[in-house]
Amino acid sequence: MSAVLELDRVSRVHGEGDLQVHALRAVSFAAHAGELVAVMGPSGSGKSTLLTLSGGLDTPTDGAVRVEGSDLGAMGAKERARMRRTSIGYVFQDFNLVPALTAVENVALPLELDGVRTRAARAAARTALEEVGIGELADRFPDLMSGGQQQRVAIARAVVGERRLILADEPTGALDTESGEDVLRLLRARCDAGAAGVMVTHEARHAAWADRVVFLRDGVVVDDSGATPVDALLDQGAHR
Ligand SMILES: Nc1ncnc2c1ncn2[C@@H]1O[C@H](COP(=O)(O)OP(=O)(O)OP(=O)(O)O)[C@@H](O)[C@H]1O
Repeated sequence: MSAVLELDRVSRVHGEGDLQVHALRAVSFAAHAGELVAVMGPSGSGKSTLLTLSGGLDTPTDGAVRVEGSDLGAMGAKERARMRRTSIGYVFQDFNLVPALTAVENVALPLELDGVRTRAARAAARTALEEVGIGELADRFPDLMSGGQQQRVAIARAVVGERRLILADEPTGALDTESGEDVLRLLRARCDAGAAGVMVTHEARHAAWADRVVFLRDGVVVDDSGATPVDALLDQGAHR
């Protein structure tokens, strides 16, 4: 298995002097093609920081983040932005769709920003929307869709153009149980199709969709192997 995402002793310190916060301390872990990794931990443990660093939205104070073998820190801003558009899909808790654009326009946006011609970008976006089961809503604006439908649009946008790394920050947070399960099923399917996924979640039953769980506490990976199999997590729960 090849690592799509690698964090090599990554640290992130916010602020200076007495106000310093160590959001992550020398965290190492990898996500491989075909794998969905759940990240769990208490509030403030560094989960969102891990995700934003993995997506090149923030840069580490120390250590390296590699996506498909390329060190994000060694890239210029333009190159990193391009990497984000072509290789990395980000799914946010609150969807982050552009309200003035229809579903298909939202999904096509990263491709068009990357120079793909409008017609080809829209065609790829329609296919992505069909894959997530809402092809018939392609021309609808986000505010006329349910939360679950909007999150499907966000997932289509995250995976369009064959992106290999999908990062999801509590992607089911704003959804009812059924829509949340649908979203997890979609993420799982994309990973089964060859993407690597990293998903922050608070809920063990959502983590059960992952292949393994990385636990963070105070910016440190608690299980040093970073490889707690989900079954073991559930077994422990069963014995409680
Ligand atoms: N821009 C920032 N400036 C200062 N401190 C920050 C900043 N971003 C995060 N932190 C701090 O870094 C630590 C880790 O934050 P992070 O948001 O990664 O945690 P989290 O596990 O995602 O928390 P939650 O579950 O509440 O979202 C926290 O102590 C937080 O207050």
